[in-house]
Parts: sequence; structure tokens; C-alpha cells
Amino acid sequence: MSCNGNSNHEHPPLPEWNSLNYPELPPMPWFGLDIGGSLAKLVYFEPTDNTESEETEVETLKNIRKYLKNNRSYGDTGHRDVHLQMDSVLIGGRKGSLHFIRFPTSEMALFIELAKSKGMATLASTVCATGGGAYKFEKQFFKELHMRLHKFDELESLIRGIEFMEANSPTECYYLENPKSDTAEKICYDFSDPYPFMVVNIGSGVSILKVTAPGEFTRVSGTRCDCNYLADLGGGTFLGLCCLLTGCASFEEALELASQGDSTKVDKLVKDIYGGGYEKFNLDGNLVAASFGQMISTDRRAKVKREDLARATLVTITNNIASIARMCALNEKISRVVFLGNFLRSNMISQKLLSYGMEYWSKGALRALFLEHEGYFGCVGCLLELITQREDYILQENLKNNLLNGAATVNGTTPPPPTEVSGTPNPPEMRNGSS
Ligand SMILES: Nc1ncnc2c1ncn2[C@@H]1O[C@H](COP(=O)(O)OP(=O)(O)OP(=O)(O)O)[C@@H](O)[C@H]1O
Ligand SMILES: CC(C)(CO)[C@@H](O)C(=O)NCCC(=O)O
Repeated sequence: MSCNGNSNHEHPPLPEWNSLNYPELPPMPWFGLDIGGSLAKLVYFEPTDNTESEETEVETLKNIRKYLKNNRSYGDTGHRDVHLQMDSVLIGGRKGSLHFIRFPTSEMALFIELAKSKGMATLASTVCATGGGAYKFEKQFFKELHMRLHKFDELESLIRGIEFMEANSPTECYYLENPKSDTAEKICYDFSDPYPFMVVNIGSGVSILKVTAPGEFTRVSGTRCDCNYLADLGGGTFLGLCCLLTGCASFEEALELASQGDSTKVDKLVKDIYGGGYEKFNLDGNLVAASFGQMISTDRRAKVKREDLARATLVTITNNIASIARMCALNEKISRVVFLGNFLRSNMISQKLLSYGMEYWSKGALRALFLEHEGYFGCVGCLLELITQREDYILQENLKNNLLNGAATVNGTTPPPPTEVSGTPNPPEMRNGSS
């Protein structure tokens, strides 16, 4: 089958979607999809300001809305994060709620099957998608659902999503007070004047970005890069190693084990080597000298518990990410570092370590910040791109009409769509964010 809709399937081929021939708001349902290396994240915009004509929306649309809203789980592995739902959100002049759903990328075939069974293939909808999977699964989406993925860059989408959520959710950003104590407390952080800031997105791998103005950013580094901060570590490393070392089967299980473990049974500390601190160079005895350093001993290996191994893995990965983030921030002279990505989902151990690590090693110069919607910014940004593209189109057309007609303004009017539908949709130009 070709990807231009010319094959002999039972549904009529869909027209090429291109914002430049689509001046009206895109038809519902509105989704943003971020298909990452580990998790696929879906945001669904449910309009709550429906007009009378929309109340008689097509049956399929109604069913999809009902199915998504009335469930918290989809199949065996899809979950809606109900606690993150946002109501009364304005997007493209429409008011509605944002629903946040995730499922493992490894289950993409099942997800597509589920979407098919709910009638998605009969809706002439375009889904905005980002993340590596938007490329990897593009053909499958078209083949199974006759759905064209409108692809957006993942890091651009991420930054757009952060900016939108911050502006729409006053309690989005927080930091931890007393991160080392048991009573560490989440404190709301006013992030309304955020620039410049650094983003450390901990997904399967890690991307580190410097954001200098709205929509302006550069990718400073990953955990693997050509600027000496080479580590190749991320959330995928944690889960992979943990599965290997403990036999655990999920992120949730890995975190549960880690919460009951003691990493000092696994790591070699400065005091294990010095009997105390290394005073001359101000190294506290409790600092880790060598992660997993105790595991060279047969005796220690015989005694170590799964919980300890899980904890040590979590601590090792988190501390390495903190260290790389700190070096990048100091290098770029940026004091606010926003950590996000699903590695931090329900993961207070890492949030505390990152907070403490940033503060301790920078002697208070750096602050670790966190965002409530952890791993969902990419899919939100992706959904927003669709609307912006349309608004850009209207602005451009208005300008063109003004020039052609010599009219002063034609504000507020939506120009008619061009009659011809042509060409393959172009990916949006990278406005910024070169790697
Ligand atoms: N239910 C889960 N299943 C798998 N991993 C999870 C889960 N919840 C949290 N995680 C953690 O989150 C990480 C994935 O985070 P995220 O969804 O932000 O990245 P991604 O988009 O999949 O990856 P990338 O951006 O690198 O392609 C995993 O590697 C794991 O450490
Ligand atoms: C490859 C991506 C961008 C996919 O989201 C991410 O996993 C990542 O930034 N990984 C780290 C790559 C690096 O170390 O530069």
C-alpha cells in the first residue's frame, strides 16, 4: 500500500492533510500523541462549549468521547492519569478539558487495534504526533486506521507544551523544600517569568535544553553527546538494569523495590575506603565513591537483597543525570533547571536526589524545579501546533488579501480554502532548536 491513500481499501482515501488547505479548525476529535521510546502519551481535548449542531455529533465521535471519559484503563496497559486532568482550558478559541492517557509503546499494535474497534478509522481525522514513534509507526497508522500522522518535532513540541501548561496551570511548577529529610515538602514555584531556564527531559534517554525566550531553545546536550558529558543513561537504563538485576517486571515494581532498599549495601562509600571522610578534599564519608563498588565481594553479593539493588540502580542513574545537568547549567550560566519526563512519575526518591544534588554540589546556586504533568508536555505541544498552524495560515491569508485588495484590514474573516488539494504535507520548518 502506498501512503498517499490510493490503495483499494474499504474506506475512501482521505484527502492529504495540510494546514495550508485547512483554514477551519480541524475536525474533532483533537488529539496530540507523543510516541516515545518507552511510553506513548496521548492528550485528548474534550470540548465543553459545544454548539447545538455539534451536540448532534456523529455517533462514532460520541462513543469515543464516552469511552475515553468513562474509563481509567484501556485494555490491559493503557491508563488515564485522572489526577492530571485539566478543565476549562482554552485552545483555538474552544473551551474544554484535557485528558491525559499513557500506554507502553511496545503495545502500539494493540492500541491501534483498540482505536480501530472504536471506529477511529471511519473518522476523517488527522492526529498530530511527535516522538520517534511518529516516524516509526506512521505506516501502521495509515494502513490500519487510514489516519495520517501530522508530525511535529519532539523538542519543539516539548517546549510549547511546557509554556502552555505553565501559563494555564498556576500550580504546575514546584520545588522540594528540605529534600534530604523525610518531611521534604512540595512548594509551588512562580514560573511566570521563566527565561532563561534549562530543561532536563528524562525519558528513555535524556535531552538537555537551554530555553532563552518563548519558543527559543537549543539542545545543549543529552546524556550522550560530543561535549564530554558522555553517559548514555536515562529512564530506560534504570528500568532495563533493574529488570536485569532484580527480575522486576514494571517501572512501578522497580520503584516499589527501590523504596524498600538500601543502596549503601551495594555502593562503596568514601567511608568504606577512608574509614571516615576525606577531609583534605572535603569529601564526606557518606558520599558514594563507587556505585555498585561493594558487589565485587562474593559475600556481599550473597547477602544483597533485590530491594538494595533496585535502590542502588535508581540512585546511580539519578545522581549521574544530576551531575550532567549541573555541569550543563553551570556551563550555560543558568540557575533554574526544570526536570521532567516520566522517569520522575511517582518517583519522589529521584526528585529528592536531584534537588539535593543540584543544591549541594552547586553550593545553593542551582535550583531543581519539577512540573506536575511530568511526561505529557510533548503531546500537549503537539496538539497546540495544529491550532497555531491554522492561525498562522489565517494571518498569512489576511495579509495576502490586504495586499491584493488594497484593503486596510480584513480581521476576523476566515478566507475560503484554496480549491486545490495538493502535495504531501510538509513537516513544519524547524523554527529553532537545532541539535
Ligand atoms: N508505566 C511505565 N512503563 C515504562 N516506563 C515508565 C513507566 N512509568 C514511568 N516510566 C519511566 O519513564 C521513562 C519514559 O519516560 P518518557 O515517557 O518521558 O520517555 P519516552 O518518550 O518514552 O522516551 P524518549 O523521549 O527517550 O523517546 C521510562 O524509561 C521509565 O524509566
Ligand atoms: C533520542 C531521544 C531524543 C528520543 O526522545 C532521547 O531519547 C534522547 O535525547 N536520548 C539521549 C541521546 C543523547 O544522549 O544525546
